[in-house]
Amino acid sequence: MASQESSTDVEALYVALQEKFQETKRKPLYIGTVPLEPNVSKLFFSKEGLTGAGVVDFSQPTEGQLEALAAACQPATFGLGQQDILDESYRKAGKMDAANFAAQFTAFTSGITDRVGEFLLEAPSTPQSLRFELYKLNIYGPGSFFKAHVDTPRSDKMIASLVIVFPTVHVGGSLLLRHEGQEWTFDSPKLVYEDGKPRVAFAAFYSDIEHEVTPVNSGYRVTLTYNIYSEPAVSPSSNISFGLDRDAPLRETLSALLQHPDFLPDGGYIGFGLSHKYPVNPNLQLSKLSGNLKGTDADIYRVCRSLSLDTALQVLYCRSKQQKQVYTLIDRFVEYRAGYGNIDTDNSSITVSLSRMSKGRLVVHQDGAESTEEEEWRQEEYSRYNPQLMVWVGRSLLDRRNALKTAYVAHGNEASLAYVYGQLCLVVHVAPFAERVPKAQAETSEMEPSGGS
Ligand SMILES: O=C(O)CCC(=O)C(=O)O
Ligand SMILES: [Fe+2]
Repeated sequence: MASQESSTDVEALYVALQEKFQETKRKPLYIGTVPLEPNVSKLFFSKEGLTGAGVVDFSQPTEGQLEALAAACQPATFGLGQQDILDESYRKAGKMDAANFAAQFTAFTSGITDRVGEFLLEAPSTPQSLRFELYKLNIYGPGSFFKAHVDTPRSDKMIASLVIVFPTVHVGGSLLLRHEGQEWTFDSPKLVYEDGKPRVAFAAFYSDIEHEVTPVNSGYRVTLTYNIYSEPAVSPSSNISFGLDRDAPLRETLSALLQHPDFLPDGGYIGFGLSHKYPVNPNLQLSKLSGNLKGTDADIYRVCRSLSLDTALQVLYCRSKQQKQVYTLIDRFVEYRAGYGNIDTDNSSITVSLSRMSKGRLVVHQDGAESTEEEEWRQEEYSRYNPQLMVWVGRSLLDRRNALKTAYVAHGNEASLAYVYGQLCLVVHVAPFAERVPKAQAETSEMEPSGGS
């Protein structure tokens, strides 16, 4: 029964890996406040097309100053695809472009960008540097709001947004943020007078975090928004390290699993579902993106690389929502057109022809659950292609948040339109047990006879 014992073991280690993966998830947002000093409390503005300047002094803003600012603004639009849309049932607020105002208080001089930078760069997948760009001023008067949305990335390099809220008395107008079933509140109306003195409240969050501004019931809420871009660092030493080994729990569990003889004994893959959304498109360079992973996703990448594992972003191609089909792993997004290979409407044959034309790897998902009769038949049918096993960690294998959907003409009894999904995920190639552990053991035993150096 020894083998049964050890297989329970490997199952427990696998469950532990899933748990550590969940536990080490980083918060995708950062909230704080800084005092507003009286020497930097003024905002100067002019109405588009006019020359006269107005002023709001946030150390003691008057109703009249705020009304004048609101009157100088235009209705705020929001991005939808490539367009800017005005729809006051979705977003009701005033906006002013950066060309028409100057604030004495900025995210740069107040230290906010430094603190947000520490948060975003705490543990990047590879060294990065950030660029903050002042985007707009917004004013939310009584009845204003912004319904749930994600910010439209202004380029592939945009990774996060920063909102700063000036101190003004208002009721309502909190920012709610949601990600993977969790919700956080940026209670800016309260934070701006937290200790009785005026403070500027700020929230930074990754671009794919859904957020909404609840209706303002009274008063005015004035904000500046910044877009945050990430680029590979020129000098790696510009990254901040906190000296905390935050990776340890995940690294140790993963390492224990790999050292277990019953874990993928003949080798295979571990796929990690990504927590964040990325700008997937057919031309995306996966190797470049791996340096730009956000928060938790960067953690996984770093942990796998620290164990010298063969780790890369890959695209998992699948045809339907069925769990136990044959998938294809490819190192890029591929263009798929009807007429390649011998395609029929069968669920898996498309992945077979995809793997042939693109030098992909056929994989089957090993989830421990019993197979249905149909699934067994399918496994039998595809065993001649020698697919490799893949275990999966994190967000569902069938999650489509980072997927590209391609239509193709399938030839069954009749030609019909079918779809194939290419989903971005982080993949670790696992060598057969005989190649992965004895190597480590050999290194130790070789050292033994020397009796310590
Ligand atoms: O004002 C806020 O708190 C958020 C504003 C926002 O979501 C946006 O401008 O896209
Ligand atoms: Fe937004």
